Amino acid sequence: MTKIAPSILAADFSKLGDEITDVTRGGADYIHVDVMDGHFVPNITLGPLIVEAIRPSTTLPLDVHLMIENPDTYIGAFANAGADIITVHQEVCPHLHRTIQLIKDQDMKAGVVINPATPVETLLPILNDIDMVLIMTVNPGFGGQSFIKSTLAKIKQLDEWRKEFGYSYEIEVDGGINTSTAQICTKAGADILVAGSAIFQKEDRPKAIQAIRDAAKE
Ligand SMILES: O=C(CO)[C@@H](O)[C@H](O)COP(=O)(O)O
Repeated sequence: MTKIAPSILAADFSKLGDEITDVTRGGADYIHVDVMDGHFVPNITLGPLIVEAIRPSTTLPLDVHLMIENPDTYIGAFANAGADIITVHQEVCPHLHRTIQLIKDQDMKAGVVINPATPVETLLPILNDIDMVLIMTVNPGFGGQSFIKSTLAKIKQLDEWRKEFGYSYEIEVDGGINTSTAQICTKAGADILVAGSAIFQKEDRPKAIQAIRDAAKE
């Protein structure tokens, strides 16, 4: 079954704990946490202190997406804060294999993210080492953007490689995911759908989660 990962970027930060409890009870599979540094992306969000603060609000895995330069410096802090999965951007990791090992050494799952303009072939050397590939379906930095259709070819390619070579990574997609775009992603091979506005901007979050899940399998 398709997994749903609500992105707390679109949640009400004045009551973040309650927002996370709401989507946890509402059937989410992961909680997606967007960490932005104002350098790699033109926005600043949150760090390990907030991850530590929200950790007691859910038993679901915290899927921490680092949109930051020099991620190696902060992997230990996010591990101590309670992260379960860390994804780093290929574009900022000159020693990507080493960064993946750093994440795994802290007993977390390791994922790699690519922006819409980054070729999927850049991931070929590390596909056997990772637990997740995150395909950005918008340019990272902000919620509420429109889905970029050209990213679908990368999802398909990753699914083909997984079948052909027996890789075990999950394919996650992020940006502009809603009831209209969910199915084209799962048809292409996506396992996990990240959604911010399509869940947190709705009054009834359990219904919003179910609507995306249903749309994905229709
Ligand atoms: O990482 C990001 C944006 O950089 C995403 O996780 C957004 O938070 C998704 O928001 P929606 O497009 O679903 O509103």
